[in-house]
Amino acid sequence: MSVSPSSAQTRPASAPAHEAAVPDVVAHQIAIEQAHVDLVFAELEKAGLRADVVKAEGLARTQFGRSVETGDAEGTGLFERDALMFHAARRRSMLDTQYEGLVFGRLDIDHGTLRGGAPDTQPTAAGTSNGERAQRHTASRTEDREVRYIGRLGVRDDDYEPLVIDWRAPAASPFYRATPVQPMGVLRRRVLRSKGARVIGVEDDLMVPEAPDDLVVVGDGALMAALTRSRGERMRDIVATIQAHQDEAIRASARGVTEITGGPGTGKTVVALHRAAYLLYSERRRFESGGILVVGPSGAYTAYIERVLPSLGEESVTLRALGDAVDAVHTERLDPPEVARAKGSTRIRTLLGNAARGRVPDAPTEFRAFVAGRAVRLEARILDRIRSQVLRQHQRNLATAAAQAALGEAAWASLGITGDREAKAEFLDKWEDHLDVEAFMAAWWPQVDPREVLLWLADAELVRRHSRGTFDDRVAGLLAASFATALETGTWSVSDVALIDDLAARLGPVQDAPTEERGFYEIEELDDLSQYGVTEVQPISGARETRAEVIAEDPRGRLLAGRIGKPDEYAHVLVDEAQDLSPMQWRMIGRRARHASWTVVGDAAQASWTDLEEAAAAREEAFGTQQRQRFHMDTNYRNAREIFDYAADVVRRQVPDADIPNAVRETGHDVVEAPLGSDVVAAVRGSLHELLEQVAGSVAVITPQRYAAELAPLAGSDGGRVQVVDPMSTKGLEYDAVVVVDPAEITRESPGGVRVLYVALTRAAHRMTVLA
Ligand SMILES: Nc1ncnc2c1ncn2[C@@H]1O[C@H](COP(=O)(O)OP(=O)(O)OP(=O)(O)O)[C@@H](O)[C@H]1O
Repeated sequence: MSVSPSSAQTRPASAPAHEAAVPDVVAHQIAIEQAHVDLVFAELEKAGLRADVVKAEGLARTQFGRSVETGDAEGTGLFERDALMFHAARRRSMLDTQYEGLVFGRLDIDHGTLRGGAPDTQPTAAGTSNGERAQRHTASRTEDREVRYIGRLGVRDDDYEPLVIDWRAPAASPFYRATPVQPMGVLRRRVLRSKGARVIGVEDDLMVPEAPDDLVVVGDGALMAALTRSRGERMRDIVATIQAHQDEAIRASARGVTEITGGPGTGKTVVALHRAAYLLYSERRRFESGGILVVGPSGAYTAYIERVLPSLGEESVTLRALGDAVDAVHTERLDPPEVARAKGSTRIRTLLGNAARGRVPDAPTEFRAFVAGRAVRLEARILDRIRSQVLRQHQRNLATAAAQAALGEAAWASLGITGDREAKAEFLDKWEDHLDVEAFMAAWWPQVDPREVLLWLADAELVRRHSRGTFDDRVAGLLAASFATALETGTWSVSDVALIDDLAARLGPVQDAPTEERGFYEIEELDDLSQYGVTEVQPISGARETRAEVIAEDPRGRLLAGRIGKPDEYAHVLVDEAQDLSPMQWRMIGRRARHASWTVVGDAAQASWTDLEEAAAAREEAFGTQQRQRFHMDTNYRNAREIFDYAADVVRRQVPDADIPNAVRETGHDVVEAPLGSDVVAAVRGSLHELLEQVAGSVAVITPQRYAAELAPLAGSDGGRVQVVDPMSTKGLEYDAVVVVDPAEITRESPGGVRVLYVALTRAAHRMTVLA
């Protein structure tokens, strides 16, 4: 698909845009829109007060939710919820100048005269009624003419007539779907640019060959204006310039699995995030209570996108990086490629299964005690058999009672007494609360934290034994060494998180000892924290604010801090950069999505996970038999055409079937190729100097590991505009300008090879220098 016909590029040649666009005319148009925006803000202030009253009265209006039937922000509760959201967002400066304003769009619709027939606004059932209401109030009509304003939320006046329609309502759909070929009754689509409550510009697209005399058309089109802007540290929403083909994916059915594919910069991420906001709007009851989870590759990615949903008025979505997917574990550390491959493959489940079912290190290998006056002795072989039997039917952490009962049976059997039921009953009765048995159970069958099992595997011999037939000795050694690294550094790796989750599912949640809580302490009980080896206390948001997570000083304590409960489940799971999930990570996300619908976003040509077939199988298993719908994006909105052509040439040579999009924007500035030379830092400094002059926003130095340490001091220079990053960490991100250091080395060092280089070469919006 090329640029959507709804974009500014397709302005009909006969449109009087340029002749009309003299400053006075623009100023007049701005004044017209300002008057409406003022009205909306005045109404919001009133609504905010009403909402505060509602809140004070303890009426949780969100409970009313927005169901399909009330899809147009119908009713007072919904409007007041929106007003509350708006005020909350404004308090946190979410709707600052980075974003298009609260009211960002206007449609001038002709319902009758245009083609002498009924309006072609294709409203849905809910949209029809909203459209009709909108005509009554937002319409300043000449005959069949209607003016409809579109905004981040629906706003109504005292009579509950709409002043602004929520962008997600069906009645707003022509704003995104109308094209000169299918105008849907729209004469003119206008995008309002605002700073806070002040309108500072308007950009029009005409949908008919000739503008009616009373319709002024100004501006050069909103899309190009948005794309040429400088990139900030955070992703912006695109609510004012969503293109028709993107809108289709955003508003697609909430059911089943929605796959969004496309090359770099095609808006997959931003579309998926708007889809999350749309789902919350269209089926609020289901998705707000069931929850939406957004999973991205890294902490840098979640930080980059974190403001998009709040800017759309949605705060209830959970964002998680793959290194944060399991509660209580937070990490960004990556394993070396070969270790990551072994840990990401489902083959590692053999090792995990054997370890989870195996003996707890240091557990007693023999039971001896006097019970009910009889000497009982159970040797290791019998203990092992009992353990295997119990674990065939139970999760270890939930099977203490079953294990103790099975041990009792075995103990009785070991005495060789037959037919004496009474004696057996007496024996088992004593067994149940015998102190020696209790002490033995505590050592033989302790509660096992899944993370402890991984730490057992720092023992190379144990890994070899448990993974015989799956991994050779060398890989077993590498795995053991990686867990030893965790023990030394006090940090897990990102791939470990999926292993911890797998083990947690096998072992079951750790049960509290009856008399004390594990891992948590009341702050007020700890007068002198340092005596407990504690350096930091972090409040845990959530159920009990008085509790604190205690961050231990020693590496082992840090690895085991906090507790891992049952994973939260969600009603919808959105996975970005899906091409990079390992099979084990698909299983991990799948555990949070057992009853969920999915939106899955990716581009195989950017993959860094090498065994695509195995990942595809795990992904299919996670999706189950749910129906699929697919959307393909093929317009690159990020990179200037010169930059993208360069990147596409590189990837095509080795990945002939790469999904290459079409870049829409030319800058006239080719990619600069310069020698790396012997002084890498000097070469990078020189390029940076030029780029910082040329662009207003962020500049990234993307470097292979080899030069990372020497280049690190450049990070944060020029008032924080410069970032120094490794190629993998740039996934999903973008910058105004980029210096790519030593592309050959990037290809060599990454398991994804040229695909990872392709990622690095497609991060720059406006300028790029390649040092080779
Ligand atoms: N309709 C639009 N209007 C304005 N900007 C847009 C539009 N669609 C996409 N963009 C911009 O294009 C850039 C790329 O979008 P995004 O990061 O979502 O692409 P992507 O397909 O996920 O890229 P990648 O696969 O390379 O990570 C972003 O700056 C985004 O805001």
